[in-house]
Amino acid sequence: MTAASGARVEAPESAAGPSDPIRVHPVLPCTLVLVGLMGAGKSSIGRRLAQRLGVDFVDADAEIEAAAGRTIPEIFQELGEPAFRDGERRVIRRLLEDRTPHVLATGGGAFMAPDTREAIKEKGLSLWLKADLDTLFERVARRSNRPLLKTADPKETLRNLMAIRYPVYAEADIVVETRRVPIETTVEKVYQALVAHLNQCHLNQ
Ligand SMILES: Nc1ncnc2c1ncn2[C@@H]1O[C@H](COP(=O)(O)OP(=O)(O)OP(=O)(O)O)[C@@H](O)[C@H]1O
Ligand SMILES: O=C(O)C1=C[C@@H](O)[C@@H](O)[C@H](O)C1
Ligand SMILES: [Mg+2]
Repeated sequence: MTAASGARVEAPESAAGPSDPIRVHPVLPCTLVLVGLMGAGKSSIGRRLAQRLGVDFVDADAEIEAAAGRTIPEIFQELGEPAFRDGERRVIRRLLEDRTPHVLATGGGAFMAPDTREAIKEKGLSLWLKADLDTLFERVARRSNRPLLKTADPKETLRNLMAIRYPVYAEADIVVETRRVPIETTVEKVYQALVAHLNQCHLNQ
């Protein structure tokens, strides 16, 4: 989506004095949609970024779980991956159409579905959190809630997914490389990339 930029100036909560900080943050012209592989940080970065921008955070995976009344592993096991993908497509379209601009963390496979990708391009601003294989593997190894990685060699599975998905994730409007650094460092990097992008749109108008 073509973005118009603006800045919201927030007065401090207490009575403003000469030394009170004035916080200025960009106004999201549309929903910021985070894409990327499992472990890229869409959920953990997205939540913190939304707080910083003063907008809602929505996690598509959590919305699908709530709608299905099941966890993602249960959906995959009991209903199958096609049913999960169908729910994912519907949930993301609904969020893009019905909710005011917010930060939306998608599941790792969402941007791979052509119609979801089209909807995101039309109604949102997409940002790919790009990470290398070792960083991703280190992060996903901490939890076992990702059905696609329940394979004999999850690192090889991730490598294969990277080969298939990275050329598609590269269609995102903004790309931010994330490495093994503290989460807040990545949040700052994403925030700065977003501001630069919105300023660029503004200059091009
Ligand atoms: N710099 C960093 N950026 C992002 N995540 C980090 C960073 N450092 C550590 N982490 C950790 O890596 C994990 C990232 O997982 P997260 O669930 O946010 O990824 P995701 O992209 O939402 O994955 P999924 O597609 O499976 O939902 C979290 O446990 C987070 O605490
Ligand atoms: O990369 C994927 O296809 C997935 C990522 C997760 O966020 C979940 O959406 C689910 O486990 C599938
Ligand atoms: Mg997530």
